[in-house]
Amino acid sequence: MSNHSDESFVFNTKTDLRPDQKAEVLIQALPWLERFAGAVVVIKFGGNAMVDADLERAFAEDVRFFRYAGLKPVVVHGGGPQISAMLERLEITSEFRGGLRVTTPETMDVVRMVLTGKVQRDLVSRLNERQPLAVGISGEDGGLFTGRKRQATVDGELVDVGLVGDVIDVDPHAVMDLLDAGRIPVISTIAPDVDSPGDVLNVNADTAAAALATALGATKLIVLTDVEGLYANWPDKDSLIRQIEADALAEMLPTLASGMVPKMEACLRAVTGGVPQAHVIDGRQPHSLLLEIFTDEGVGTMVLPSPKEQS
Ligand SMILES: Nc1ncnc2c1ncn2[C@@H]1O[C@H](COP(=O)(O)OP(=O)(O)O)[C@@H](O)[C@H]1O
Ligand SMILES: CC(=O)N[C@@H](CCC(=O)OP(=O)(O)O)C(=O)O
Repeated sequence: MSNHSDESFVFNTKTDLRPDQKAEVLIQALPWLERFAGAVVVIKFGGNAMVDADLERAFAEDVRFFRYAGLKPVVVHGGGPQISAMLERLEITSEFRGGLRVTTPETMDVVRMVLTGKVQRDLVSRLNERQPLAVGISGEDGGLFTGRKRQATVDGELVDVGLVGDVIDVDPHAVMDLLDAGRIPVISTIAPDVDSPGDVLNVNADTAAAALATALGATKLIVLTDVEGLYANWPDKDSLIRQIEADALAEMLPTLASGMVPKMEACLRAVTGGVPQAHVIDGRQPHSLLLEIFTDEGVGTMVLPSPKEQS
């Protein structure tokens, strides 16, 4: 941490802070460094933060910071906007139903190419700018995910959305091997279809991140998005929820609009599956990840298990 001539160093030494204030900022991180040493943290990266180069750079710095601070970050990436852009370029029409992309075999080819061939590659390169720590894998690699076709819920009715899956099983060994080797795994959410060998399914990245966090026994799931967190009365900006327990969230889920549904379902699934904390934070704010882990205030919305699950 002594390379003060390095301009991309995460703490900008050219700020107006006095030395005692700089020391205060650094020392505030100590209890969190002690608490999270060795902790597996699953981070879902997607939304607006992913299509802005500066935000992506700040995200990569935070993840590398975690790694050097002794945490074990695992990145699960989305890429909905990038998939939509490629489908448009190829003049393939695509629609969402109940928050899930209707996925034909032709669309599935594009989803797989964009997620594992473009979005994951870009993220791995960004994370590896200084040290070759990141390794990209897909849910297809090493038996990581097993998927099964699922339907979407629209107006209370179940509807077919094609080759869209849910993760029904996770074999985390490939990810654990990478973590044991000091690597940063970067995961695309494609899953082999258990009922149709050779075929693959398109899995929503929030959903897959929750399944992986549970299987890894992660200390935290952190989902980055393009709002500050969960609002009780969206879009009333005064109604941001700082902390919510699983039971209250389960009650609130049916009232949420589509974008937030997979995210909050993912948080609920993680905390009821044994992950002690799940967070939805603002990916538009540079270094929001760092602030969530290493400051006393935290950011965004924190989801906790209900008391009965904690005991
Ligand atoms: N209760 C709510 N609290 C916060 N955001 C909400 C809520 N209900 C709906 N939303 C919408 O959900 C969006 C986030 O979902 P989405 O666009 O799918 O995110 P991402 O691209 O990060 O995966 C927000 O931008 C907001 O428009
Ligand atoms: C089934 C389904 O909808 N899959 C998503 C997978 C990518 C994703 O989840 O990306 P974001 O996290 O950026 O939204 C899709 O095709 O867009």
